[in-house]
Amino acid sequence: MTTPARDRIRTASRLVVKVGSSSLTTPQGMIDVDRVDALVDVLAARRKAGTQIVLVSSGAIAAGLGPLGLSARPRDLATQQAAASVGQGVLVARYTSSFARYGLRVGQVLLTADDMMRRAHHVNAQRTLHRLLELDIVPIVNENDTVATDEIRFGDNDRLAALVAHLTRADALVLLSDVDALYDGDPRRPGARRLTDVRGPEDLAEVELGKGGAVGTGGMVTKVQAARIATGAGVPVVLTAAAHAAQALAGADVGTYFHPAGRHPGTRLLWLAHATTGRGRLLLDPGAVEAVVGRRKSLLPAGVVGVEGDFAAGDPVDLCGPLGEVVARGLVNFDAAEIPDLLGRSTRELASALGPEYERELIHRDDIVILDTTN
Ligand SMILES: Nc1ncnc2c1ncn2[C@@H]1O[C@H](COP(=O)(O)OP(=O)(O)O)[C@@H](O)[C@H]1O
Ligand SMILES: N[C@@H](CCC(=O)OP(=O)(O)O)C(=O)O
Repeated sequence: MTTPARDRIRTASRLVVKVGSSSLTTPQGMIDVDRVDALVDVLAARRKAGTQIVLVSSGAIAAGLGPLGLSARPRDLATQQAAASVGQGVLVARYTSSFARYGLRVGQVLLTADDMMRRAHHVNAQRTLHRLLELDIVPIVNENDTVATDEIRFGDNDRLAALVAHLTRADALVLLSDVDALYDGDPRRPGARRLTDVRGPEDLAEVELGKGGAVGTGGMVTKVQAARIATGAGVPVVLTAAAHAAQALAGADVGTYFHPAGRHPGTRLLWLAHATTGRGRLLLDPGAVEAVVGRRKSLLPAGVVGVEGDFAAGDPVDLCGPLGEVVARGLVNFDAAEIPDLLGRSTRELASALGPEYERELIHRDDIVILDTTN
């Protein structure tokens, strides 16, 4: 049975489907061929019915364990990256032959959080994904694990999938895991209750979000964060087990449905808010907070009283109020080392003292996203 809300999934013309490591690999660190094929059966059928599909697939690290003779997911980043390097090739080879059973081609797209934040790269990724879809290819997206560093890593693919859903203007996001729904607590606990619908944060107030399994990373925390990002951008989300993919895509009452809430904010700013962490901090006086947050103005040097961190022009930095609270994030126009000389001075004064290239804002208002600090 479908519900009117879930009809948005049944009728979607573009879907982003994310599948977690635990649904693709065996405990021995090998690709589970049968489960990959079963997922591809469902996606190919939907593709053949005319829906464009973007697959965000985890599993590179998990699939690299067996070939590298590792018995468990490594803790250190370098070995994780080595495992991802081996496993990603194996994974995509498997998808290539699995989709080929249906005459469908796949294209590998590896993204980093850092790349995606920079406008030129971000626009480029968007263009590539759209072109792949126009060419009737199924893009298979993963984080570019081999180059991501700890600070800029998503780590899990849940939030990456939400941002890809937004970037590609998908009609819905489907998160497939090894658990059939979001429960109000650990699903192995007797009496744990399935949430069928989440309409807003109030529905999650009593829910205990636990850790993931041995190979997954984010657990339910990152899935709920992903759902928040997507629904806040107007994209509905269904979370269920990979084994229920067919029913979920058909709009059946499986898993947990997160109802869309917001409107589409500017794509790049969504990345800035959710895909990045500040490389440094600018401390604003109360007038600057009011101008930036209240009146959505650019940040000028005159309203900044301090600078922390070592960042370069173009990096994301956190904008902090007088109590140190982060109120916004923006892409800064100057290197950290240049800023102390600019603080508290008007742009006109700076232009006459230092030259016309200094007559510009510290951060342009189009490059600022206000952060919701209420939750
Ligand atoms: N409240 C909850 N509801 C459902 N599952 C939960 C909850 N808390 C923790 N989990 C666990 O989260 C796991 C899924 O997360 P994870 O292992 O990161 O999956 P994936 O690899 O699919 O991303 C499930 O196996 C489940 O045991
Ligand atoms: N990019 C990583 C994702 C890591 C991961 O475990 O993610 P997930 O299974 O979605 O929690 C990989 O491919 O191994």
